[in-house]
Amino acid sequence: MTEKIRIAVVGAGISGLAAVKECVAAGFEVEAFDSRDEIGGAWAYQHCTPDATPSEVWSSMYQGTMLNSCRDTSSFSDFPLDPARYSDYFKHPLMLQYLNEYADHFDLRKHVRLRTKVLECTARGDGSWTVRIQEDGGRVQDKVFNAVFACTGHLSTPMVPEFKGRETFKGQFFHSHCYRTPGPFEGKRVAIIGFGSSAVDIACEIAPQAKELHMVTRRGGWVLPRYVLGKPTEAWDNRATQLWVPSSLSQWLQTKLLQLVDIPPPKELVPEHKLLEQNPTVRGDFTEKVATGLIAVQRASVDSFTETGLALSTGASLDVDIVICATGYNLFDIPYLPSDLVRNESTPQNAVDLYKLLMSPRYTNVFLLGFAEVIGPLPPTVEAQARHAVGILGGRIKRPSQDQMIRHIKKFHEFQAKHFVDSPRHSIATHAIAYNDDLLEPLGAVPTFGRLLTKVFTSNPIKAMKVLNAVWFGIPSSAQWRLCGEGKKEPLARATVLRIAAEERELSRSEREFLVTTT
Ligand SMILES: NC(=O)C1=CN([C@@H]2O[C@H](COP(=O)(O)OP(=O)(O)OC[C@H]3O[C@@H](n4cnc5c(N)ncnc54)[C@H](OP(=O)(O)O)[C@@H]3O)[C@@H](O)[C@H]2O)C=CC1
Ligand SMILES: CCCCCC(C)=O
Repeated sequence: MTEKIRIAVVGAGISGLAAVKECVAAGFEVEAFDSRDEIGGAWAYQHCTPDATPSEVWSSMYQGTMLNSCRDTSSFSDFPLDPARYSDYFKHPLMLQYLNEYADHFDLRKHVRLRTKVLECTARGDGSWTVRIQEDGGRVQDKVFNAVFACTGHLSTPMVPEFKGRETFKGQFFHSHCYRTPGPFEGKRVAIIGFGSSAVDIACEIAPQAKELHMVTRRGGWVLPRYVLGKPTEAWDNRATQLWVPSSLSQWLQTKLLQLVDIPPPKELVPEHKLLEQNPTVRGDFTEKVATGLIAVQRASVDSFTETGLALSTGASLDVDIVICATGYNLFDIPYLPSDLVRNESTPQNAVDLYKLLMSPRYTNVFLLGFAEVIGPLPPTVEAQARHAVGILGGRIKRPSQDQMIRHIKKFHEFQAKHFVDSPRHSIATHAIAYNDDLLEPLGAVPTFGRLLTKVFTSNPIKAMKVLNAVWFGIPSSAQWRLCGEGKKEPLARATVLRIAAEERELSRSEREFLVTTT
């Protein structure tokens, strides 16, 4: 009898749960470890105050966090979000609820060891790994696994730039990682450094109560609303526009559309880069708050801190009581993995040394899940990563040679240089549909035009045409990656794709029936 493949999964958030589920489905033996006492990872809200010690804060979720991607794109591919219970976009406690429902539906909890921290993973030379774990801060134990899935995300270690004179500032200074509610900022003069989703969200939350709210951005950027012409914004960026239309043309058209429906941003915000050359920032009320003067924007770098605030590269100075540093995270800090796994001395700046953002060419059988900034939601992407990794371990996908990986990585760096702003936060950036397709094509699981068209001639043609239309021209729902190939769940996926296209307000009867029978 052949021995089962044994997998260690580190983390039980979105990526970890998807990994456990795919490993179990492939017949692997899997043990997941999470240092917290509940599943959900970053989505399990943790209360803290701005003066908390950042290393003791594991979730950056603030009370007002709302999904940036919409319900119909953000579910796992075989576990649809019910419109009757989840609105188009929803707040973080519902995402945690969904993850719990996912864990229960696929019976994942029995594979997860909570309150168990992974201290170190060491390659054993034969492709297997020793995983050192610690239970409840006590007993330390070494366990051997055939492979490690690292699923701890990239939002744990706040990145605080070294600002000149920061120690001289007499006011309050903290990183957005420790922001939770707007209350403490009432009547205060606040400056926020950075222009990502955290900065823009926090600015919109604080601005109505603050005495002054300044944003300092060195590059400006695009801010998308959640809805465009009555539809979730992602409906305007479908499979056809992402794969068929040259990105320069689709982004030009999307920019025109945005300009048509939104208030024009002030010149301080207009960036040099195109709409989707940055990780999207989503906030519908931002431009209005800028236009009505609730938020003031400075296009500048921070030259230095002063006793009373900030001296900017434009020569202007800001006197404030509080500075919030919303400058993102150190993406490369994964303390339990070898320090040269993600990058080494020869890796170009603002890039990673990972094949398909998933595997190292220098370490075998370690897979990084959720280590991608896709223009789109994370759940379908981590699932595709898990399916690819499982495919490699199970022998269904040919393992690439080290040379092949290195060549692929080099090409990927060229792709990133062409399509994304050159900055640390874009070192793991990629395009969602093309990336997911690339991972799933070896399993035959990409809903290509040809595959879906074939169904028109081999099954109910009207239904098949509707599916084809929904997948290629409708909102890019995740069920599309369960229509074909290895791991397909066609009846459920078809029902989900059609229900979403019909904009039904609850799961269809077929979906509910298929969900009872599929795990
Ligand atoms: N609602 C949601 O779903 C939310 C999702 N998120 C996600 O969390 C992740 C982290 O987001 P966020 O915390 O905003 O971090 P990001 O890394 O996305 O953004 C960091 C910002 O700080 C700027 N910055 C970095 N270094 C400096 C510096 N030295 N001086 C000035 N500016 C600097 C960056 O500018 P530059 O571009 O020039 O490097 C960028 O504007 C993202 O994936 C985001 O999508 C965050 C909040 C809400
Ligand atoms: C205006 C349409 C832009 C769409 C871009 C995304 C990612 O949703």
